[in-house]
Amino acid sequence: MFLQMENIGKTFIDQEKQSSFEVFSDIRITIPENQFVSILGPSGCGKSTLLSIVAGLENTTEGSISLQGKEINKPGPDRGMVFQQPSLFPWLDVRGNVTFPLRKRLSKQDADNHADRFLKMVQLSKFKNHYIYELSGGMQQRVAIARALAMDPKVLLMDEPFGALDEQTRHILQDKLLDIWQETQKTILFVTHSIQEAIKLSDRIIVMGTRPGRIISDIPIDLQRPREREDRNVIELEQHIMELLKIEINKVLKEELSDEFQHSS
Ligand SMILES: Nc1ncnc2c1ncn2[C@@H]1O[C@H](COP(=O)(O)OP(=O)(O)OP(=O)(O)O)[C@@H](O)[C@H]1O
Repeated sequence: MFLQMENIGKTFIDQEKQSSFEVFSDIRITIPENQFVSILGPSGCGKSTLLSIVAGLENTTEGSISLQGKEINKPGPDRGMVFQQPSLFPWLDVRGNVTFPLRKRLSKQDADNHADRFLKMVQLSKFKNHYIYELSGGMQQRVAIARALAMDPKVLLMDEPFGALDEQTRHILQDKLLDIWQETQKTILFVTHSIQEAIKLSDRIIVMGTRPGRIISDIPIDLQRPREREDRNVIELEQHIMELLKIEINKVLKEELSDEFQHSS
């Protein structure tokens, strides 16, 4: 299998407090090449941690993870990451941000040409000489996507990439991302809090539960794209996922409220 997570577990250890916290255990996911997979789950279930493990930014404490049979234990150019905050360099212009990671392996001319191809893909050609502060949030996120794509990763890891954007921009970027995905044939692992976003974009939705973090459902989405919110199948799917998540979110709220009660009494 292309991307394989075998019985992954993650426990954070706090040396100072001599305590440990198990985020999740026994996560098994196999993802074929070119699949668009979204991960949904209540806050704290470990979605970002899981993505960081695939990125190689965090290690697993149990199990193993491999891409095309090669074990992942550090970051690599075969995986590109896009975060909620685009984390761009303010002292570089748009093109400079995209070429930055390419500088080591390409001449300036080649890096510029390469960057221009991806800036065209995210429709920012006209802005290549602009500085980051001159761009809207949606445009900045498009720069971050172009930068990740320019590395030609096999897998694109996206952690709530549109979470900080207004709804209109979010819809436009979702459509753009689908176009890019179809054009580049990347495998995408996409973390979101939005059920609608996950349904609109994905081939498959993995729903995680919490305390402890685990997979509670793995749902293939066979509906034709574009998917309209008003479509009966979309509405039914949305309700089904909402029910699954409601149980988990209520569990978290109950625990948090009882903690609060114990601390205040
Ligand atoms: N470096 C760390 N050290 C200790 N605990 C951590 C660390 N990183 C994350 N955690 C804890 O692990 C749990 C999972 O965090 P994570 O950010 O992966 O969840 P999430 O599902 O992405 O949440 P959200 O939807 O709110 O972004 C949380 O309880 C968090 O506090």
